Amino acid sequence: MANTIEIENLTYHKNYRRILENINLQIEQGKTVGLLGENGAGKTTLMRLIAGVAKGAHGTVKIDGEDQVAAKKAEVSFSGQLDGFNPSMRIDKIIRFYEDVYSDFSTERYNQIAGFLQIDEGLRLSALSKGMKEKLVIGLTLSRDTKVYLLDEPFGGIDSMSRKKIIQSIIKWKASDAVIVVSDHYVSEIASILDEVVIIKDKTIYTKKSAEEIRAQYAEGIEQYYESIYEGNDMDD
Ligand SMILES: Nc1ncnc2c1ncn2[C@@H]1O[C@H](COP(=O)(O)OP(=O)(O)OP(=O)(O)O)[C@@H](O)[C@H]1O
Repeated sequence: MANTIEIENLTYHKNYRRILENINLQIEQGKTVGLLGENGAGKTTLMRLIAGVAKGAHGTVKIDGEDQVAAKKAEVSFSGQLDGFNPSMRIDKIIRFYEDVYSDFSTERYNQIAGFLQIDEGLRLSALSKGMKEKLVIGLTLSRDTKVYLLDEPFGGIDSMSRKKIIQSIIKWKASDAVIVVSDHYVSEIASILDEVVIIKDKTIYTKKSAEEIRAQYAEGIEQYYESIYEGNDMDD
């Protein structure tokens, strides 16, 4: 199967600090990947580099064989893109903005997801609760037609029913050949939908393993594996 994401020898500094070092990572077409790591590990930075939002790194990030920024922007739908919106903006205006800027944005798909997640379009961004905002981010991100979807900590501070709904929407609206990368610092929410687990530690990719392999090796699954790495009891060591 072809690699949709190919990262080679990627190193990134910010304000003279090394944030990520010598990242090498290949993600095959169609995979759902958990990008795990503690606070400050570099998950958001890696997603920004994959999406072509952060610049100035050494090394290459290719999406479907292309390493031009324009190709990345066209083929990567990144949840962090909502960060730039003015809080006083109404949701319906943000949706119009997505329709104008992204030719691959499907209003029909957005309406389906918004109905499923019960997103209210009449409100301003600043009036949304944390959970409502996460749902909006998911709706907008999944409504583009791209090869890669990057969801940066989509479960931050939201209730368990909403988490379940978000996971259902990821399963329901993921195209079979698309790659989805979901980042988090803990894993219990998303473990069941993952094909692969990538862990960032000490500024680099500490490990990449198939979820199946982890489940075969660890009785309590991905959560136990992840914790063992941070506690230093990885069975591979
Ligand atoms: N604009 C910036 N300037 C300087 N340092 C930065 C900047 N953005 C991020 N960093 C640093 O880069 C490192 C990685 O941050 P990043 O946000 O990518 O981590 P993360 O794994 O997403 O963390 P979290 O789980 O807390 O969201 C951190 O040490 C952070 O302090």
